[in-house]
Amino acid sequence: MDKMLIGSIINGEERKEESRNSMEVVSPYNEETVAELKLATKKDLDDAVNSSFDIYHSTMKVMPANERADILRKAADLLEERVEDFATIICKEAGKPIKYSRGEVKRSIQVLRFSSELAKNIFGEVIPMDAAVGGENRMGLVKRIPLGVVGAITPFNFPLNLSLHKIAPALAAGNTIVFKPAEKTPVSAYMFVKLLEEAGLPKGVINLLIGTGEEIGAPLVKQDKVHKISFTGSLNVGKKIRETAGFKKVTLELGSNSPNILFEDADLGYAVKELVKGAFAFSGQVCISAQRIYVQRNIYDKFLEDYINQTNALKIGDPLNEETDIGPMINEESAERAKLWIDDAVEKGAKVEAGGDRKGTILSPTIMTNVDENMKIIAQEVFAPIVSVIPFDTEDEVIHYSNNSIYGLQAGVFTKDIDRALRVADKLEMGGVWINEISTYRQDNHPYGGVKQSGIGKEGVKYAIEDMTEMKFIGIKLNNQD
Ligand SMILES: NC(=O)c1ccc[n+]([C@@H]2O[C@H](COP(=O)([O-])OP(=O)(O)OC[C@H]3O[C@@H](n4cnc5c(N)ncnc54)[C@H](O)[C@@H]3O)[C@@H](O)[C@H]2O)c1
Ligand SMILES: O=C[C@H](O)CS(=O)(=O)O
Repeated sequence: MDKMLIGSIINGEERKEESRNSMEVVSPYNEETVAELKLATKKDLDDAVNSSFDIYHSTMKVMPANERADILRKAADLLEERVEDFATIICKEAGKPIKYSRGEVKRSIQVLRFSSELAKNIFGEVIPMDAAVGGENRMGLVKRIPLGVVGAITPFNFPLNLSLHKIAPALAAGNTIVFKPAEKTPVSAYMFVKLLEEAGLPKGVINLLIGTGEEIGAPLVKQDKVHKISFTGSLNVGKKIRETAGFKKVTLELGSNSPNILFEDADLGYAVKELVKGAFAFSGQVCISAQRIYVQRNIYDKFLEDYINQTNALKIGDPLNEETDIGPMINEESAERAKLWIDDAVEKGAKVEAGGDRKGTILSPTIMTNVDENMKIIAQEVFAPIVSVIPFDTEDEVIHYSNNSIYGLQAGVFTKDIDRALRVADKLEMGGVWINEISTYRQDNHPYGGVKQSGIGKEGVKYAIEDMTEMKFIGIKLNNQD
């Protein structure tokens, strides 16, 4: 395959001179070089921020909503024509099986369409002033205005869709963007920035910086002309961003160790099938992956037997193969770290029921039992194809186990008893709870974001737009009243 050469794009110009420092994007499956990156410098960062700041004032702040909507719609149409190109590149750069890569591109198209529609529906309100003493003959308007420059920093695991969850609402709301994708998987993001220009986005509305978190991400967070940082990634980096962002608005979409709860009346066949996907899709490198499965004791043995059988039937191999369910993890270091966590749990008394082997970047889908809350595979985010199956007796007990975590992003609850389902959903300390659906399911238009150390703020197009606008109050005293 011809290697792509990629640089930062600032004010429409790509910066990829030979003299720059470089990095390679390598397929985690076969080490084939996917792209050579020419890295951004401190000057590029300053230029990108200044460009986004100036273009906000000259262009984006005054661009009518219908024009913003047209650009987003055109981008969706172009992306729809190129699903295979984008899916193939995600598959190569991230090692994500092609069927899941295609799914990511299709969701990205929806994110653009939702954003296009909502760009024309950003409403303020009129406040009745006569409700307060002395308010007569006055009127209050609340307008929603863009923030200015949004700094978007994104992770490797959904390199296109999670970038679009920031870029598309930011544009819908009338902001400009400085965008730093993950250095492990920046190729689909780069292709998308180019596509936006084809869709009619003026130069400099989005400036792309290709670089590492330390060299470009961290200083971007400190830039005074950036008004908001929208970050998706790990808890450790999220904490640093929170500490260094100063007065900027910050959205943090971080990790989790999502619980899924099966009560005795759950549809077992359905739950087994869905939870195999829920734990192992993209090798568990999904922030809402099913990491802990709590099963009521009288259906535990049956669940475990079926779950092991279906997990062992998953096809492991080349992510470009249509049949592949499990490809590589993002790199060998991640697979090795995950394997060490399995070994650590086994030393503490856990049992491996399926998988547990590592070959290079591929960790076989692993089911653990006999686990406890002090093991890393329970207490921390595994972000790997490792799931623990744990028996429980009572509703109170399983709510306690589920909530006993620093995280709280999404959970799944399986039962036919709607009263119980809603009662449990209310008691779970989570940003979102699905009933009769796996924790791993997300649609792109519902509010999405965690409580506790899973994050701050919400995405999901409408909610991201809210977070990417400011309320501005304008009061009027009317003098022509009787
Ligand atoms: N809640 C969500 O919506 C969500 C979605 C996807 C992934 N995640 C989380 O992301 C993590 C996996 O992704 P990752 O490994 O790419 O995460 P990561 O935190 O290592 O990197 C994410 C981004 O932050 C940048 N970065 C690194 N250090 C930085 C710093 N000091 N300042 C600013 N930016 C910096 C990286 O270059 C990258 O672009 C997991 O923890 C997962 O749960 C959360
Ligand atoms: O990795 C976590 C993501 O939020 C999953 S999804 O892209 O939103 O489905």
